[in-house]
Formats: sequence, C-alpha cells, structure tokens
Amino acid sequence: MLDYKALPKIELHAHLSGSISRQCLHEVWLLKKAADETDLQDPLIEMPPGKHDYDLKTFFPLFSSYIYNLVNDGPVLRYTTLSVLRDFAEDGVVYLELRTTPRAMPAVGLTEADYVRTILDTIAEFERSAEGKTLRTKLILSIDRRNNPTQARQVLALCKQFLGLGVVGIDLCGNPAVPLDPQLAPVFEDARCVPGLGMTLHFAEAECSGSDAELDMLLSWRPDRLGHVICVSERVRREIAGRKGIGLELCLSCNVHAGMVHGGFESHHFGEWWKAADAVVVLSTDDVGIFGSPLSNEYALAAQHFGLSRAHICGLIRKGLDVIFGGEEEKSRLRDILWKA
Ligand SMILES: CNc1ncnc2c1ncn2[C@@H]1O[C@H](COP(=O)(O)O)[C@@H](O)[C@H]1O
Repeated sequence: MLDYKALPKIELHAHLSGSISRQCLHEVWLLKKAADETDLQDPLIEMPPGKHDYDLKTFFPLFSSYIYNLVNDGPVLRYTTLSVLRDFAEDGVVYLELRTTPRAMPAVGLTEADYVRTILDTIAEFERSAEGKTLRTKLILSIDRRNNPTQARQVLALCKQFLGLGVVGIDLCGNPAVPLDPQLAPVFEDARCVPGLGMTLHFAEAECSGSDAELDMLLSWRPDRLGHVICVSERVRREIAGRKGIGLELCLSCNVHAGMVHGGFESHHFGEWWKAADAVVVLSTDDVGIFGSPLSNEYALAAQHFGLSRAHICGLIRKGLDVIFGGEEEKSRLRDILWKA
C-alpha cells in the first residue's frame, strides 16, 4: 500500500479561500466573536464537519455570503493563508500553485494590491520557517466570471505588477451559471501576450458553460491549462486532445461531491484522459476546505478506482512538471525531488 502522503506531489488547481479548513475558519470565528467583530454563525455549524456534498447552487454562496465575511482583514488573510500552506505541506505537497481572486477590503483600508502583497509576504514567511522548507508556492490571480471588464483589467494589471515576485499565472474562475461576458476576451488576449505569464481557464464545468461557442472562444485564447473539462462535445474533446502538451487539472472529489459528474468516481473523465499521450493530466483538489479530500487522497482515489500502479502514480506526478508555471529553476528543483521518490 503506497503512502500517498509521503509521496512528493504537485498541486496546480487550488483556490485559496476554498482551501481553508473548517477548523481554521472556526479559530478565526472564535477570535472575531470574542472581539465582538462578527454576527456570523460558527463555521462548524455553517459547514458541519463531514458535509461535502455542496452542489454548484449551494457552493458559490459559501464564499460571497460567508467565507469572505470572515476573512475580511489583513491579519486573518495572513492567518488563513498560513494554515492553508501548512495543510498542503503536511500532505506532502512540494510545489503548489495557489489561485485567488484579488479582493479589496475597504473597511480596513486594504486594496486589491495589498491583498496580493499580503499573500505573497505570507508565502515568503512560510518558506523561511522550518515547516515550510519543502513546499514552494506560486500564485495565480483569478478573474471571476462575475467581474466586469474593468475589474478583469485590474486583475491583469496586478498579474503584471507581481509577475516575477511570486505571481505566475492568470485564471478564469467563478460560477459557471454566470454567462461569460465576451468583453472579457480582449483581457485574456492581452494576458496571452505577457511574456512569462501562464494561463489556465475553468473549462466546461457545467452544461451551461459548455457550449461549443464558449469553449471555442476560451481555446482561442491559447490557454496553457484547462480546469475540470467536463461538459465537452466530441469535437472540442478532439480539439483538446490535439493540443500537444496542454495541462488538464482534474478534480475527482470536487466533481463527484458537487454532482458535476454522474456515476461516481469510476465514471469520472480522468479515466479517459490520464493515458492520453499528448495531454498532461494533473490531479487537483480545487477546494479541499469544502470537499474535504487532500491531494494524497485524490491519488489514492485514482489508484483505487482506475487501477493505477505505483509506477503510474509517480509517472503522472512527474509528467505534471511539464505544465507548471513556476519556471525552469523550479522544474529543476522538482526533478531532483520527484525522481528520487
Ligand atoms: C467547482 N469549482 C470551482 N469552479 C469555479 N470557480 C471556483 C471553484 N472553486 C472556487 N472557485 C472560485 O474561487 C473563489 C474562492 O477562492 P478565492 O477567493 O478566489 O481565493 C470563489 O469565489 C469561486 O468563484
């Protein structure tokens, strides 16, 4: 039996706010409650331990109406980010690309740039600590589907501002039920022209965001990686398969628990993609705080449901290296770690 936790792993699709454990949110809530700074319900009641079956209707409001109201100042952003980094490190993750939607906190005078800076400073602080020795973390900034073009432009401006300082990519995320504003296209087209900036897109998460017209537009931006890739037509599937070296960030537990795929783990499209010669499949957690499955468990699930051997698992992790946004130096560090495992 493989020790999936001890196995060095790379995580490329993890949303910061969704990766905060309920215990950590509870600790924040206790402090805020004691200081009379919150009217929110205890996170352990709001999101009972063991409850992971949030569907797309109940999932997105968790952020807008709950988590964002608890993580609403600089010290809490630092505290929760540290906790997320610690959790990934303890799970044996050696390279992490964390993604987040820059968020101003006007009540405490924090701008979107301050938000990004606070997270980068926290990552640096963690990497200097003994517990952070093996994990290296980079940041991807997300444009949410609900953002207007001005907000999207601002995210791109932040990517440029912090490129080389820890930010390595741009993402399109958000509730797939929100129609995609075609005016976001020029922002991603411009992002594509920024040297050194990686691009990953949430792709065909639901029927409503899986039309060929939408997917053709996303593919025209020439993304390096795609997240989820669920509701794709046969033509789009072939188109993706033909894009040599494209990264596919697949999230087993998230998709199964949220009812985004049907028929349980065995029928997850990981089964179709993981052997595809030209695609690079990277197992990812998405939102471990909500769906409760750390990356080590995602690998265990893949092995259990798709019959992957130790050699398959190690091969998959090593192949993932090709699609990281962290640059050659990071790849070389990871080669040393992953080929020794
Ligand atoms: C099914 N999986 C998903 N699909 C699409 N968007 C997702 C997501 N999981 C999380 N997010 C997006 O990430 C934000 C929270 O993290 P940050 O505040 O950015 O760190 C949410 O607002 C949500 O839109």
